[in-house]
Amino acid sequence: GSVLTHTGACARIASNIYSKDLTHRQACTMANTIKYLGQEEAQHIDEELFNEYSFSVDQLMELAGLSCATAVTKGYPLQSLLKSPPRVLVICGPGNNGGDGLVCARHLRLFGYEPSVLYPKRPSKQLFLNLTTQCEKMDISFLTEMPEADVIDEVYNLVVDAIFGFSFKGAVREPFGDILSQLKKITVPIASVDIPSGWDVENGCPDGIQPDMLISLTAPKKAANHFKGRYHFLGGRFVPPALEQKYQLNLPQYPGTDCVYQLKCHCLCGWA
Ligand SMILES: NC(=O)C1=CN([C@@H]2O[C@H](COP(=O)(O)OP(=O)(O)OC[C@H]3O[C@@H](n4cnc5c(N)ncnc54)[C@H](OP(=O)(O)O)[C@@H]3O)[C@@H](O)[C@H]2O)[C@H](O)CC1
Ligand SMILES: [K+]
Repeated sequence: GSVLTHTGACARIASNIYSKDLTHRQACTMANTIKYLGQEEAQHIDEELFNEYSFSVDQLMELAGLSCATAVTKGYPLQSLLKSPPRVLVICGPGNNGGDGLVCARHLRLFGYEPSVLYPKRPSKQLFLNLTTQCEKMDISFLTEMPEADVIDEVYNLVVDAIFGFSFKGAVREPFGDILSQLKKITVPIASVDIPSGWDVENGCPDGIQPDMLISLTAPKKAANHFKGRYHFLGGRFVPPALEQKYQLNLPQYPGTDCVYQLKCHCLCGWA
Protein backbone atom coordinates (compact mmCIF):
# COMPACT_ATOMS: atom_id res chain seq x y z
CA GLY A 1 0.00 0.00 0.00
CA SER A 2 0.92 3.64 -0.08
CA VAL A 3 3.22 5.08 2.54
CA LEU A 4 1.61 7.79 4.65
CA THR A 5 3.29 10.20 7.01
CA HIS A 6 2.02 10.21 10.58
CA THR A 7 0.15 13.46 9.91
CA GLY A 8 -1.34 12.07 6.72
CA ALA A 9 -2.48 8.88 8.44
CA CYS A 10 -3.96 10.82 11.33
CA ALA A 11 -5.86 13.18 9.03
CA ARG A 12 -7.14 10.31 6.88
CA ILE A 13 -8.40 8.21 9.79
CA ALA A 14 -9.85 11.29 11.44
CA SER A 15 -11.79 12.33 8.33
CA ASN A 16 -13.14 8.80 7.86
CA ILE A 17 -14.56 8.51 11.33
CA TYR A 18 -15.39 12.16 11.94
CA SER A 19 -18.64 11.88 10.03
CA LYS A 20 -19.86 9.09 12.30
CA ASP A 21 -20.44 9.84 15.96
CA LEU A 22 -17.08 11.16 17.08
CA THR A 23 -15.85 14.71 17.37
CA HIS A 24 -12.84 15.59 15.27
CA ARG A 25 -10.75 15.72 18.41
CA GLN A 26 -11.80 12.26 19.60
CA ALA A 27 -11.12 10.93 16.13
CA CYS A 28 -7.66 12.46 16.14
CA THR A 29 -6.92 11.02 19.55
CA MET A 30 -7.81 7.58 18.26
CA ALA A 31 -5.77 8.10 15.12
CA ASN A 32 -2.63 8.86 17.06
CA THR A 33 -0.20 6.00 16.94
CA ILE A 34 0.23 5.64 20.71
CA LYS A 35 -1.57 2.53 21.92
CA TYR A 36 -4.64 2.83 24.14
CA LEU A 37 -4.78 -0.18 26.46
CA GLY A 38 -7.67 -2.38 27.48
CA GLN A 39 -8.09 -3.29 31.15
CA GLU A 40 -6.53 -6.77 30.90
CA GLU A 41 -3.61 -5.57 28.83
CA ALA A 42 -2.86 -2.82 31.37
CA GLN A 43 -2.91 -5.41 34.16
CA HIS A 44 -0.62 -7.79 32.21
CA ILE A 45 1.94 -5.04 31.64
CA ASP A 46 1.79 -4.13 35.32
CA GLU A 47 2.35 -7.77 36.37
CA GLU A 48 5.21 -8.14 33.90
CA LEU A 49 6.94 -5.04 35.28
CA PHE A 50 6.88 -6.59 38.75
CA ASN A 51 7.39 -10.29 37.96
CA GLU A 52 9.64 -10.34 34.88
CA TYR A 53 11.42 -7.02 35.23
CA SER A 54 11.71 -7.17 39.04
CA PHE A 55 10.54 -3.67 39.79
CA SER A 56 9.03 -3.09 43.22
CA VAL A 57 5.69 -1.30 43.58
CA ASP A 58 7.34 1.48 45.61
CA GLN A 59 9.70 2.29 42.76
CA LEU A 60 7.04 2.59 40.06
CA MET A 61 4.62 4.36 42.38
CA GLU A 62 7.22 7.00 43.19
CA LEU A 63 7.75 7.72 39.50
CA ALA A 64 4.01 7.64 38.80
CA GLY A 65 3.23 10.06 41.65
CA LEU A 66 6.10 12.36 40.65
CA SER A 67 4.68 12.46 37.10
CA CYS A 68 1.27 13.45 38.45
CA ALA A 69 2.63 16.26 40.62
CA THR A 70 4.76 17.50 37.70
CA ALA A 71 1.75 17.51 35.36
CA VAL A 72 -0.17 19.58 37.96
CA THR A 73 2.64 22.17 38.01
CA LYS A 74 2.37 22.44 34.22
CA GLY A 75 -1.42 22.80 34.02
CA TYR A 76 -1.91 24.80 37.23
CA PRO A 77 1.34 26.69 38.01
CA LEU A 78 1.49 28.20 41.50
CA GLN A 79 1.42 31.76 40.18
CA SER A 80 -1.77 31.09 38.20
CA LEU A 81 -3.85 29.88 41.17
CA LEU A 82 -6.77 32.11 42.18
CA LYS A 83 -6.84 31.15 45.86
CA SER A 84 -4.11 31.68 48.40
CA PRO A 85 -2.76 29.62 50.13
CA PRO A 86 -2.32 27.25 47.16
CA ARG A 87 -4.49 24.48 48.58
CA VAL A 88 -5.07 21.26 46.65
CA LEU A 89 -7.38 18.42 47.73
CA VAL A 90 -5.96 14.94 46.98
CA ILE A 91 -8.50 12.11 47.23
CA CYS A 92 -6.95 8.65 47.54
CA GLY A 93 -8.65 5.30 46.95
CA PRO A 94 -7.88 1.88 48.45
CA GLY A 95 -5.51 0.51 45.78
CA ASN A 96 -2.31 1.54 44.02
CA ASN A 97 -4.04 4.48 42.34
CA GLY A 98 -4.50 5.86 45.87
CA GLY A 99 -0.80 5.21 46.55
CA ASP A 100 0.08 7.30 43.49
CA GLY A 101 -2.08 10.03 45.05
CA LEU A 102 -0.12 9.95 48.33
CA VAL A 103 3.18 10.22 46.45
CA CYS A 104 1.71 13.03 44.33
CA ALA A 105 0.65 14.92 47.48
CA ARG A 106 4.17 14.67 48.92
CA HIS A 107 5.75 16.03 45.74
CA LEU A 108 3.15 18.79 45.47
CA ARG A 109 4.18 19.87 48.98
CA LEU A 110 7.83 19.95 47.88
CA PHE A 111 6.77 22.03 44.84
CA GLY A 112 5.16 24.67 47.11
CA TYR A 113 1.48 23.64 47.05
CA GLU A 114 -0.57 22.96 50.21
CA PRO A 115 -2.13 19.54 49.72
CA SER A 116 -4.75 18.03 52.06
CA VAL A 117 -5.50 14.33 51.68
CA LEU A 118 -8.78 12.47 52.01
CA TYR A 119 -8.00 8.75 52.48
CA PRO A 120 -11.20 7.09 53.69
CA LYS A 121 -10.35 3.40 53.08
CA ARG A 122 -6.77 2.59 54.04
CA PRO A 123 -5.20 -0.78 53.30
CA SER A 124 -3.04 -2.27 56.06
CA LYS A 125 -0.02 -3.00 53.80
CA GLN A 126 3.26 -1.52 55.01
CA LEU A 127 3.73 0.42 51.75
CA PHE A 128 0.59 2.48 52.34
CA LEU A 129 1.40 2.99 56.04
CA ASN A 130 4.81 4.33 55.01
CA LEU A 131 3.40 6.67 52.38
CA THR A 132 0.88 7.98 54.93
CA THR A 133 3.59 8.61 57.56
CA GLN A 134 5.74 10.41 54.98
CA CYS A 135 2.85 12.77 54.21
CA GLU A 136 2.04 13.35 57.89
CA LYS A 137 5.68 14.15 58.64
CA MET A 138 5.54 16.77 55.90
CA ASP A 139 2.62 18.57 57.56
CA ILE A 140 0.13 17.36 54.99
CA SER A 141 -3.24 17.28 56.72
CA PHE A 142 -5.61 14.32 56.45
CA LEU A 143 -9.31 15.17 56.35
CA THR A 144 -11.76 13.09 58.36
CA GLU A 145 -14.63 13.54 55.92
CA MET A 146 -15.38 14.58 52.37
CA PRO A 147 -16.14 18.33 52.19
CA GLU A 148 -19.34 19.43 50.42
CA ALA A 149 -18.93 20.62 46.83
CA ASP A 150 -19.41 24.32 47.70
CA VAL A 151 -16.72 24.09 50.40
CA ILE A 152 -14.29 22.51 47.93
CA ASP A 153 -14.97 25.33 45.46
CA GLU A 154 -14.35 27.91 48.17
CA VAL A 155 -11.21 26.46 49.74
CA TYR A 156 -9.27 24.49 47.11
CA ASN A 157 -7.74 25.40 43.77
CA LEU A 158 -8.08 21.92 42.33
CA VAL A 159 -8.75 18.30 43.21
CA VAL A 160 -6.44 15.40 42.42
CA ASP A 161 -8.54 12.30 41.81
CA ALA A 162 -6.52 9.21 42.83
CA ILE A 163 -9.51 7.06 43.77
CA PHE A 164 -9.57 4.26 41.17
CA GLY A 165 -7.21 3.21 38.40
CA PHE A 166 -7.15 0.36 35.93
CA SER A 167 -8.52 -2.30 38.34
CA PHE A 168 -11.86 -0.54 38.86
CA LYS A 169 -14.85 -2.76 38.04
CA GLY A 170 -18.62 -2.76 38.46
CA ALA A 171 -20.84 -0.31 40.30
CA VAL A 172 -19.12 2.16 42.66
CA ARG A 173 -19.28 1.07 46.31
CA GLU A 174 -19.47 3.46 49.29
CA PRO A 175 -17.99 5.68 50.53
CA PHE A 176 -16.81 6.43 47.02
CA GLY A 177 -20.30 6.87 45.52
CA ASP A 178 -20.92 9.89 47.78
CA ILE A 179 -17.44 11.27 47.12
CA LEU A 180 -17.86 11.01 43.34
CA SER A 181 -21.29 12.65 43.47
CA GLN A 182 -19.72 15.68 45.24
CA LEU A 183 -16.96 15.75 42.61
CA LYS A 184 -19.59 15.92 39.86
CA LYS A 185 -20.86 19.18 41.39
CA ILE A 186 -17.60 21.09 41.88
CA THR A 187 -16.42 23.81 39.50
CA VAL A 188 -12.69 23.79 40.38
CA PRO A 189 -10.69 21.56 38.02
CA ILE A 190 -10.14 17.85 38.63
CA ALA A 191 -6.84 16.20 37.69
CA SER A 192 -7.38 12.44 37.38
CA VAL A 193 -4.59 9.94 37.94
CA ASP A 194 -4.54 7.27 35.20
CA ILE A 195 -8.34 7.07 34.74
CA PRO A 196 -11.20 9.37 35.71
CA SER A 197 -12.54 7.54 38.77
CA GLY A 198 -15.85 5.78 38.31
CA TRP A 199 -15.34 5.51 34.54
CA ASP A 200 -15.33 2.09 32.94
CA VAL A 201 -11.65 1.50 32.11
CA GLU A 202 -12.46 0.90 28.44
CA ASN A 203 -15.80 2.58 27.73
CA GLY A 204 -15.68 5.67 29.94
CA CYS A 205 -18.81 7.05 31.60
CA PRO A 206 -20.84 9.81 29.91
CA ASP A 207 -22.48 10.96 33.17
CA GLY A 208 -19.38 10.54 35.34
CA ILE A 209 -16.92 13.16 36.60
CA GLN A 210 -15.38 15.32 33.85
CA PRO A 211 -11.74 16.01 34.71
CA ASP A 212 -9.86 18.94 33.23
CA MET A 213 -6.58 16.99 33.31
CA LEU A 214 -5.80 13.32 32.82
CA ILE A 215 -2.38 11.85 33.60
CA SER A 216 -2.18 8.48 31.82
CA LEU A 217 0.47 6.21 33.37
CA THR A 218 2.61 3.87 31.26
CA ALA A 219 0.17 4.26 28.32
CA PRO A 220 -3.39 5.66 28.04
CA LYS A 221 -6.28 3.30 28.70
CA LYS A 222 -9.15 3.08 26.21
CA ALA A 223 -11.35 5.27 28.45
CA ALA A 224 -9.01 8.17 27.58
CA ASN A 225 -10.68 8.30 24.15
CA HIS A 226 -13.66 9.87 25.94
CA PHE A 227 -11.63 12.46 27.86
CA LYS A 228 -12.78 15.99 27.01
CA GLY A 229 -10.60 18.07 29.36
CA ARG A 230 -7.85 20.50 28.41
CA TYR A 231 -4.74 18.61 29.47
CA HIS A 232 -3.78 15.03 28.69
CA PHE A 233 -0.35 14.05 29.95
CA LEU A 234 1.53 10.77 29.70
CA GLY A 235 3.61 9.87 32.77
CA GLY A 236 5.33 6.93 34.40
CA ARG A 237 8.54 7.09 32.40
CA PHE A 238 9.80 3.70 33.48
CA VAL A 239 8.89 1.33 30.66
CA PRO A 240 11.85 -0.77 29.49
CA PRO A 241 12.21 -0.68 25.66
CA ALA A 242 11.76 -4.47 25.32
CA LEU A 243 8.42 -4.29 27.14
CA GLU A 244 7.34 -1.32 25.05
CA GLN A 245 8.12 -3.32 21.92
CA LYS A 246 6.42 -6.51 23.09
CA TYR A 247 3.13 -4.66 23.63
CA GLN A 248 3.71 -2.26 20.67
CA LEU A 249 2.97 0.71 22.90
CA ASN A 250 4.47 3.23 20.42
CA LEU A 251 5.20 5.66 23.21
CA PRO A 252 6.28 9.17 22.21
CA GLN A 253 9.75 10.46 22.97
CA TYR A 254 9.68 12.29 26.32
CA PRO A 255 11.46 15.65 25.97
CA GLY A 256 14.96 15.59 27.49
CA THR A 257 14.81 14.40 31.08
CA ASP A 258 11.09 15.27 31.58
CA CYS A 259 8.90 12.76 33.43
CA VAL A 260 5.72 13.82 31.58
CA TYR A 261 4.77 14.21 27.93
CA GLN A 262 1.82 16.35 26.89
CA LEU A 263 -0.27 14.44 24.37
CA LYS A 264 -1.51 16.52 21.49
CA CYS A 265 -2.96 15.81 18.14
CA HIS A 266 -0.31 15.79 15.43
CA CYS A 267 -2.59 16.50 12.49
CA LEU A 268 -3.55 20.00 11.46
CA CYS A 269 -6.92 20.16 13.21
CA GLY A 270 -5.67 22.81 15.58
CA TRP A 271 -6.04 20.79 18.76
CA ALA A 272 -2.89 21.58 20.67
N1 LIG B 1 2.15 -0.08 35.56
C1 LIG B 1 1.71 1.09 35.94
O1 LIG B 1 1.41 1.90 35.11
C2 LIG B 1 1.59 1.38 37.35
C3 LIG B 1 0.47 2.00 37.82
N2 LIG B 1 0.21 2.19 39.12
C4 LIG B 1 -1.08 2.64 39.56
O2 LIG B 1 -1.81 1.51 40.01
C5 LIG B 1 -3.13 1.58 39.53
C6 LIG B 1 -3.78 0.25 39.55
O3 LIG B 1 -3.73 -0.16 40.89
P1 LIG B 1 -4.56 -1.39 41.51
O4 LIG B 1 -4.16 -1.51 42.92
O5 LIG B 1 -4.42 -2.55 40.61
O6 LIG B 1 -6.05 -0.94 41.41
P2 LIG B 1 -6.88 0.41 41.63
O7 LIG B 1 -6.13 1.40 42.41
O8 LIG B 1 -7.40 0.79 40.29
O9 LIG B 1 -8.14 -0.06 42.47
C7 LIG B 1 -8.18 -1.24 43.28
C8 LIG B 1 -9.01 -0.95 44.50
O10 LIG B 1 -10.26 -0.38 44.11
C9 LIG B 1 -11.31 -1.12 44.68
N3 LIG B 1 -12.44 -1.17 43.76
C10 LIG B 1 -12.48 -1.71 42.53
N4 LIG B 1 -13.68 -1.53 41.97
C11 LIG B 1 -14.44 -0.87 42.88
C12 LIG B 1 -15.78 -0.42 42.92
N5 LIG B 1 -16.61 -0.64 41.89
N6 LIG B 1 -16.22 0.25 44.02
C13 LIG B 1 -15.42 0.46 45.07
N7 LIG B 1 -14.12 0.01 45.13
C14 LIG B 1 -13.65 -0.64 44.03
C15 LIG B 1 -10.76 -2.47 44.95
O11 LIG B 1 -11.47 -2.99 46.04
P3 LIG B 1 -11.72 -4.58 46.20
O12 LIG B 1 -12.68 -4.65 47.30
O13 LIG B 1 -12.26 -5.07 44.89
O14 LIG B 1 -10.37 -5.14 46.51
C16 LIG B 1 -9.29 -2.20 45.26
O15 LIG B 1 -9.14 -1.91 46.62
C17 LIG B 1 -2.99 2.20 38.17
O16 LIG B 1 -4.18 2.71 37.64
C18 LIG B 1 -1.96 3.28 38.49
O17 LIG B 1 -2.58 4.43 39.01
C19 LIG B 1 1.26 1.89 40.13
O18 LIG B 1 1.32 2.87 41.08
C20 LIG B 1 2.62 1.82 39.50
C21 LIG B 1 2.67 0.97 38.27
K1 LIG C 1 -8.17 8.05 39.20
